[in-house]
Amino acid sequence: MAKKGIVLMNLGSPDSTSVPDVRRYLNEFLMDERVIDKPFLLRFLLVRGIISPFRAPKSAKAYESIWWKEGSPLIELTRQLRDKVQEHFEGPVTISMRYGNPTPEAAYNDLLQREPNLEEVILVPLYPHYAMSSYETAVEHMRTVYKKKKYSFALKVVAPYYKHPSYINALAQSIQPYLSQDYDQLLFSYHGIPERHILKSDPTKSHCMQVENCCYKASESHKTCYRHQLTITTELVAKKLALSKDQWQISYQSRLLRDPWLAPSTQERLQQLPGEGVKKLLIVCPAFVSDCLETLEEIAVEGKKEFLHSGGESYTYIPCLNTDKLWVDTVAELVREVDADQWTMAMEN
Ligand SMILES: C=CC1=C(C)c2cc3[nH]c(cc4nc(cc5[nH]c(cc1n2)c(C)c5CCC(=O)O)C(CCC(=O)O)=C4C)c(C)c3C=C
Ligand SMILES: [Fe+2]
Ligand SMILES: [Fe+2]
Repeated sequence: MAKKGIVLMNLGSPDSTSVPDVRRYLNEFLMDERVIDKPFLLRFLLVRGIISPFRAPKSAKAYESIWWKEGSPLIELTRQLRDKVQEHFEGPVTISMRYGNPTPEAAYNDLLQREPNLEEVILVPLYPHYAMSSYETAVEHMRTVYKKKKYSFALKVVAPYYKHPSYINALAQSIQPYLSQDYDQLLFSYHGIPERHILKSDPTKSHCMQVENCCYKASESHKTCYRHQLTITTELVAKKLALSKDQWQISYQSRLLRDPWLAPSTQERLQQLPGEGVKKLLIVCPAFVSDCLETLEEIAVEGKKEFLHSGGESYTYIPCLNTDKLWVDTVAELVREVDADQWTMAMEN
């Protein structure tokens, strides 16, 4: 058996809620060409001149409102997940963040320190769906550092698991208890992305958003299509929960800049739903496996205010999978299946 190490990779958070730390984090995040895909100079001027200076103080306040004594909820929940996944393996399990700390280099070093004869590293991106601004940039970042450092171990990557039966089961089971309360609809709110990113990620350049009902027609593009993948996740979960089509819908949260983004927007739907007779709402955010700023502040707090202010009567946020047992078992299963090649993305060394 190869001496194996595991890296769980999440998005990352600022080191603290201070404005300079949040500004540094936003600069690194938004200067990523897979997040703001504008030419370098334009991106630089936009991020350094407009977005970061105005957003950092606002975001710092938002982070302050959700911060834990251990630090960022996203990072602490990723650490807790690491500890639970470690119980399944003899080899070391560690974490890395795409932005901020711990970096990929720190993660590789941690694994090597704990297992100097490391032969294989399995990367688990903590994103069920493929998007160039989440899954792809995380994998490419780990891979760039891997190549630069010329490590002798192999690097294998768990593919997007949006339809993996164990993931679907874990997500459905996490929602199930909430369905016994009185509710009108379940809203699946996914992190939004610009429509342009869907087009860019389509290798055929002729399917996504070009063919009617593209997400439902077989295509090679589905391997890298965020909207297709989240649609499938939602439909599989709804089926597992025996929900009819009028009991759920999809929306997209967390927009930035004015480009056309995937629609409908969560914020707009929260304002409209009460007027359409949906007064009691359940809301879940399956693009995230760990609770974070975008769920704890934007959805659980601000979203609730918006919905109740618009005439809603009850609003229940369903937490992310975090350290749920079925989810921990799923992560362990995804890692084991990498060797069976079922959910592995081929990596050239
Ligand atoms: C599904 C995963 C994510 C995708 C896809 C994604 C795309 C994306 N995000 C921004 C801009 C921001 N996102 C921010 C926070 C944030 N985003 C994700 C995940 C995805 N982003 C997470 C998990 C978090 C929370 C991090 C935390 O510390 O808790 C932020 C920063 C916060 C803020 O200031 O509001 C920004 C900005 C873009 C532009 C984008 C796609 C193009
Ligand atoms: Fe984001
Ligand atoms: Fe598509």
